[in-house]
Amino acid sequence: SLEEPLGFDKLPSMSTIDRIQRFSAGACRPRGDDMGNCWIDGRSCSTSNSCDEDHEEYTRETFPWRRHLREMSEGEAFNQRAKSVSKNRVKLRHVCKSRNRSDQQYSSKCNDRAIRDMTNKFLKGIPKFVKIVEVGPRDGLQNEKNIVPTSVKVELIRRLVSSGLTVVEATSFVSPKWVPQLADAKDVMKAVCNIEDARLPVLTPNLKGFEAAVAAGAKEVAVFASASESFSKSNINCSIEESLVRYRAVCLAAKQHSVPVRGYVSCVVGCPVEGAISPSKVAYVAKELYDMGCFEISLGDTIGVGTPGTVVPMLEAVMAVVPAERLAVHFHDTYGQSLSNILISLQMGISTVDSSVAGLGGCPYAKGASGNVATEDVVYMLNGLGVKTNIDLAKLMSTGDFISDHLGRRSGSKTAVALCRVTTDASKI
Ligand SMILES: CC(C)(COP(=O)([O-])OP(=O)([O-])OC[C@H]1O[C@@H](n2cnc3c(N)ncnc32)[C@H](O)[C@@H]1OP(=O)([O-])[O-])[C@@H](O)C(=O)NCCC(=O)NCCSC(=O)C[C@@](C)(O)CC(=O)[O-]
Repeated sequence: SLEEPLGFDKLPSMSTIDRIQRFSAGACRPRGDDMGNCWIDGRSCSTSNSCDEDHEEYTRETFPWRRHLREMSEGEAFNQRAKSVSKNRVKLRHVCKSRNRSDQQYSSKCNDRAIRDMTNKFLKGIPKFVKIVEVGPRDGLQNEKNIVPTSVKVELIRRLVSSGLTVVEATSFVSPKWVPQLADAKDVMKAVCNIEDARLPVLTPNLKGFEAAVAAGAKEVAVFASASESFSKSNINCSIEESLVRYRAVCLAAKQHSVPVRGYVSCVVGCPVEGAISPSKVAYVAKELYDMGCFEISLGDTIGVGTPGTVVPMLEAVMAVVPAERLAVHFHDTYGQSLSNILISLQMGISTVDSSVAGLGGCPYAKGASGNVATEDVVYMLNGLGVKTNIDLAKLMSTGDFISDHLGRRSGSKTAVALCRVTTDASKI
């Protein structure tokens, strides 16, 4: 069983029990919000968070693997989980003892240095820390058939922040006629705007949305353009150029209010109407957004058709005009390509990744697009690569359970489903 992602470096020396324990290793917590001094005027803006190496020690936090506990009160459920987890660990320890011997044999035969060299060859250049921008409450819920109550959205945001996520896109100040699912943007923002330790950006398609967002307490906003003319029309009812004019006005107003603006480019690989999109178009829109003052440009594969074969040329074109440290990638997982696309993006120097808890999501104006890559799956992969995120996977999975329960369906995260199964099986041993 692979309860935790194995780093290459650990492979030869780790026993099975080490691996199981490592899954629950305490997540590294952020030291604080480093966006405080980052505005849209182009001043240097660290898009990553600090990471305290000392926090790597094992913690006794528990995991959401016993779904039937949900009916209990939070306190009862917590105690029950704590008991069952420690029982499972004892059982697993017993079962794994015999396996340790073969692991050790394997370890002694391995040439650690050769493995390290190989690892460096393939994983060289991957950042030590990746900032995850959680988009579940916005991108995730904007496409839900049934409207999610405001209180559930607020609780979702709170839980995401307490999982260690320092950027959580909270909602959109768009026309409620276009996106009725987020018509409660004002109420959501009012309820969460005082949450500390996290930035809570909101989408604003025009000045009207910007003003409403700021009035409701938003301290960071995002504008969203497209590299596809057709998608721009269907998503925001204007051409690409018209959208850029609107966004310049938003950036100007934001600068006056010292509000940082993030910029999205949608359809960076393909469009549901136009098909393939040329990298130069993406680079053009990304550069326009960057030049108007967006501190970070998120490149969205809105319909999830990208593969490393198309993502690499697109990133190359964009990175020729916008520095890699100001770029983020935003993959939808329609064809199951997100993790490979993220990996290649990291190898190319990107260190900010958008994702959505439980793989929620989809764009109402991009037919057939599935949810974003699940945050749990991204964190699992990054843990395996030894890349810090400051996110507590167990708490994140519990948050994924919370929203999946509410929506009445299974989590879209393979990691969440697999880890739940592994631990449930373990309890039967
Ligand atoms: C942009 C508009 C507003 C243009 O919509 P429009 O109909 O062209 O706008 P309008 O200026 O003619 O106004 C029409 C009505 O909307 C109102 N209105 C106008 N603006 C606002 C506002 N900000 N907030 C609230 N109301 C607004 C306005 O007041 C008016 O109300 P009425 O007089 O009819 O009662 C509309 O098309 C819209 O809201 N679109 C948003 C669509 C959306 O949110 N799509 C999902 C975003 S996901 C995405 O883009 C991809 C991304 C970012 O996730 C990355 C990826 O996955 O690749």
